[in-house]
Amino acid sequence: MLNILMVGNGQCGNRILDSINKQAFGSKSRFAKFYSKQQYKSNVQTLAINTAVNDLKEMKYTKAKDRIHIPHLHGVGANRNVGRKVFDENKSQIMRNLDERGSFDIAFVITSASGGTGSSFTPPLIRELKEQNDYPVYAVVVLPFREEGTLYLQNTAFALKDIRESGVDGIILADNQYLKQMGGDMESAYDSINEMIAKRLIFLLDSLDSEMMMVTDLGDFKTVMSGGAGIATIGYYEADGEVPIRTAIQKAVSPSGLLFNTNVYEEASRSMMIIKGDKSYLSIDEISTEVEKLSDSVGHVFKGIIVRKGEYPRVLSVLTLESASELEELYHLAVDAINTEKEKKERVQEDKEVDKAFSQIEGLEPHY
Ligand SMILES: Nc1nc2c(ncn2[C@@H]2O[C@H](COP(=O)(O)OP(=O)(O)OP(=O)(O)O)[C@@H](O)[C@H]2O)c(=O)[nH]1
Repeated sequence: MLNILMVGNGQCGNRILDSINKQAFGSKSRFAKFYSKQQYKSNVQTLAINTAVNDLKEMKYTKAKDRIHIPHLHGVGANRNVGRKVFDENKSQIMRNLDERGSFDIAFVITSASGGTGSSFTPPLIRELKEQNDYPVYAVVVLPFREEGTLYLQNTAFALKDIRESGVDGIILADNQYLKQMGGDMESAYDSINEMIAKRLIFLLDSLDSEMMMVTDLGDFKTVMSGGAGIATIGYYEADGEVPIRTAIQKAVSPSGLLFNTNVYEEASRSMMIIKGDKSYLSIDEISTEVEKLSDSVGHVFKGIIVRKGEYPRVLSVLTLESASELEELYHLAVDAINTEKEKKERVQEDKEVDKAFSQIEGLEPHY
C-alpha cells in the first residue's frame, strides 16, 4: 500500500483537491466528507492550504481538519512577493501539520501558476518537503487563460521557474487555455477542467497501487518523470462502449485526451502507458503495435495492463517532454507582459501629472 500526500495550494489547488476528494468518496452528497470513507486503496492524505478563508469554506468534499487557513486578508491579490513573505511567516505551522501526517512514498502539490498564494507557496513548500524527506515530490501546475492579463502572465513565468528550481522531481502541466474547449460558462469550465485533472490523478494513483498483468510501478513513474526537461503532461481516454484498444491508446495521446498542448510524437521524451479494461478488449497484438509506434518516436514507453472484469477500456498516458513549443509561446507573452508592467510603473514614476494636480492645493485650506 502506498502512502500518498496531496496538497492543494490557493484557490485553484484547493478546488482540484476537492474534486479529487469528491471522486474518491464516490458520492455526490455534500455530506460525504463526514460519513463515508475514501475509496482509495492507498493511504491518501489530502491537505488544502490558502490565505483566503472563503476559498477553503467553499470546499465540499475535503474534511475541515484537512484545510489550513493562513490568515492574510482575503488572499494575496496575485502578489507573489507578499505570498512568499506570508509563507515564510507561517512555514513552521504548515510544516508541523505535514510532519504530523507521517511519512509518504510520493507527494503531489497542486497549484495554479498565475495567482498569488498557490504560486508563491508551492516552491518553498516543495523545497521544505524535499529537504526534510526523501520521497519524490511532483507539482501539478495549472496555466492561465491567456486573456486573464499581464499580472497572471508574469506570475506564471516566474512561478514555473521557481518551482523548477525548488528541487521538485517533475512538473505536470495542465493548461486552462487549452482545456477551455470544455465550453460553458467560467464556473462550469473550471469544474470540468478540475474533474479532468482529478480523474487522471486518481487513475494514476490507483494504477501505481494495483496488481497489474504487466507491471508499471512507482519506480517506473519516477523514471518517466525524471526524463526530458522536467516537464510532463497526462493524457487519458475512457471508452463508454466497445472501442478497440488501439483506438483507446491513440486517443489517450491525442489532443482531445491531453491536459497540455503538445505533439507527443515530436516533443515527448519518455512515456508510461496504463491500460485498463476487461480482458476481452486487451488484444496484446494491438497494444504492442500502438506502443511500438509511440516508442519509435518517444524512445522508451513503460506499459502496464490492468484487467478489470466487465469494464470498457481506459488508457492513461504520462508523458515527459523534452521540448514544449506551447510553453515557449507562453514565455514570449509573459516577457511582453512583464515589460508592459515595468513600463507602466516607470511611466507613473516619471510622469507626475497626478502629483502636479495635487500640488496645486499645497498650503491652501478649505473655506466653508
Ligand atoms: N482549472 C482551474 N483554474 C482555476 C480555478 N480557480 C482559479 N483558477 C485559475 O487560477 C488562476 C488564479 O489563481 P488562484 O488559484 O485563484 O489564486 P490563489 O493562488 O488563490 O492566489 P490569490 O487569490 O492571488 O491569493 C487563474 O489563472 C484562474 O483561471 C479552478 O477551479 N480550476
